[in-house]
Amino acid sequence: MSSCGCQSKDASASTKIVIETMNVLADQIKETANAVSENDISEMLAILLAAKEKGNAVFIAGAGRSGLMGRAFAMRLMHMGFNAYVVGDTVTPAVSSGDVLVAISGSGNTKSVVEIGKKCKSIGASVIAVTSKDGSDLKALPATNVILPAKSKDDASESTVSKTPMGTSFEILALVFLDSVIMQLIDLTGVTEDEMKARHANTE
Ligand SMILES: O=C([C@H](O)CO)[C@H](O)[C@H](O)COP(=O)(O)O
Repeated sequence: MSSCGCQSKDASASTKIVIETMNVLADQIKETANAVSENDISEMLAILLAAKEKGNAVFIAGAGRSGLMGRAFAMRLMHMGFNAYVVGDTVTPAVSSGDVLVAISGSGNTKSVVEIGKKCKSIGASVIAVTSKDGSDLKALPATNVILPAKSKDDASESTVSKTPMGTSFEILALVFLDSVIMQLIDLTGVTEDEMKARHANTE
């Protein structure tokens, strides 16, 4: 132990562990990618494409790190010309019937996200739930469910610290999955990178 109470490891061992961990994460992404249902993905793509065509809004909800991954997705949707909003932002408008909610929650049981899902459903919006849990509250909503079978914060163990604490595995997978959806939407709509770049904030 060092004076800070941390376990000391030599610099080169630590460096190797960081590289190994990146490989562990890359392997997890590959394994999960092959386990995601093609039907669910195809339904999600169809709902999003229909929203763009009809000019319906796409709202993104998620708490904490799952919400951050959702923000990255919302930004790319906006670059593509979708009316995309993040639930809870000051300038986010009202949800209307026909709009779409993409709810992201690894545990599927985060109360705020489940309540937003219920509210959007009661308004007549379509709900797409991106979660890791097959029997969660979010999954119980009448929604299109995309299950990313990865460790979420509810799978955290009291006795062990895994390489991916709490919901890290799910959150990274959610980002890779959502960016992969964007890449396919780009392909299907033919939007160009120049068009996307023109919509990017010019006040940064
Ligand atoms: O921020 C998070 C936490 O650090 C777990 O890794 C989660 O993303 C947040 O708590 C929301 O959880 P889920 O709804 O289960 O994704």
